[in-house]
Amino acid sequence: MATTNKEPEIITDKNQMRKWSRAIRSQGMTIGLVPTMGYLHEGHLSLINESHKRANVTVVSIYVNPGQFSPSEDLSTYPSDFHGDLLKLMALPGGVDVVFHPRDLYDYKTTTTSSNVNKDIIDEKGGRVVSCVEERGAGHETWVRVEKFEKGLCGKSRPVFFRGVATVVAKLFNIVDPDFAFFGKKDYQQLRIVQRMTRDLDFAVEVIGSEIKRDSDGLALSSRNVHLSPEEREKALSINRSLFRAKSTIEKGQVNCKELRDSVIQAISEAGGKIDYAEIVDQESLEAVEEIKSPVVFCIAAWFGKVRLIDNMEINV
Ligand SMILES: Nc1ncnc2c1ncn2[C@@H]1O[C@H](COP(=O)(O)OP(=O)(O)OP(=O)(O)O)[C@@H](O)[C@H]1O
Ligand SMILES: CC(C)(CO)[C@@H](O)C(=O)[O-]
Ligand code: BAL
Repeated sequence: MATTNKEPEIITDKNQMRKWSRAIRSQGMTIGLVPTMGYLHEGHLSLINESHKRANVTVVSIYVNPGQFSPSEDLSTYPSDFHGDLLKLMALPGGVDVVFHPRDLYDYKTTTTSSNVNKDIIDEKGGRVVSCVEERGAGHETWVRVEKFEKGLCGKSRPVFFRGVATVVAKLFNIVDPDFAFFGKKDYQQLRIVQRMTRDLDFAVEVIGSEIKRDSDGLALSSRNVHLSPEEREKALSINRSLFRAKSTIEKGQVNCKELRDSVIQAISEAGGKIDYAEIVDQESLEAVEEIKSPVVFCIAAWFGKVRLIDNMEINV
């Protein structure tokens, strides 16, 4: 277990990463992996702390995955600050052992290119959708899809998103070969998708979900928060406030999901947010429920200006 502040080893090459993992494993040590897209905040650091509790060594990956962005999304403006991330990791008690920072996980060092447009992915308007990987013609053709879980919630407005997440997480699992992997519950659907993929494809990895970290005013920490103006940030508080209100209404006996959703949609819209979805779903199956009888999660995605935020609240009745 890491105990002192230390400078992590930075590995950019996947073969070197694999070599490092094999050497660690041959010494009988366990590996915890925290996959991130960088621009680290306390939410990420809490996942690292969870890894310290369980694993002998911790690897943080920092990689903004083009496979989960469609060309119309915010890949080019996704915030990054690799140097700042390293400073945060070094200031963290226990630090991390390795930062895996690959340049391009879809570069196979071949000259083969292909226009492998995946014709299966159709967006809500009936248009064909590709990710930034296919747009670059990188020749990558293999995608992991968790078919039911990827459809609802974020999958509706981001049709290539979960296919890209499942694929890059599978790649990271194959390269890093961790015993444990840590994901935040802020990205609830993502967590369930990774857990299902891990089960279905027999990865020998224990996938652990970690609680949502919030700012002192309740806003869920997110790298994209940096793009909010102060006014937009204030408006965005309507998300967490309405979720907390819904939770207490449910605890007082409200079970009707339509009424709960309507009131949250109204509060966020009145604050100036544009709702993408507000759904109450079963915690395990992610299927929408009409009446609350078992553990649910209330999931929200909404736009404030150009920033799309997500948040959710588990409600255990
Ligand atoms: N507030 C948070 N609390 C706990 N975990 C979090 C939080 N925010 C992100 N994570 C987790 O950190 C991991 C890496 O997420 P990522 O790097 O995409 O950061 P992010 O803040 O979610 O970015 P964004 O929301 O802008 O996409 C994911 O497992 C994610 O769920
Ligand atoms: C899991 C992940 C690192 C895959 O790119 C990303 O979706 C994220 O940061 O949540
Ligand atoms: N944390 C989710 C990564 C994304 O929005 O692409």
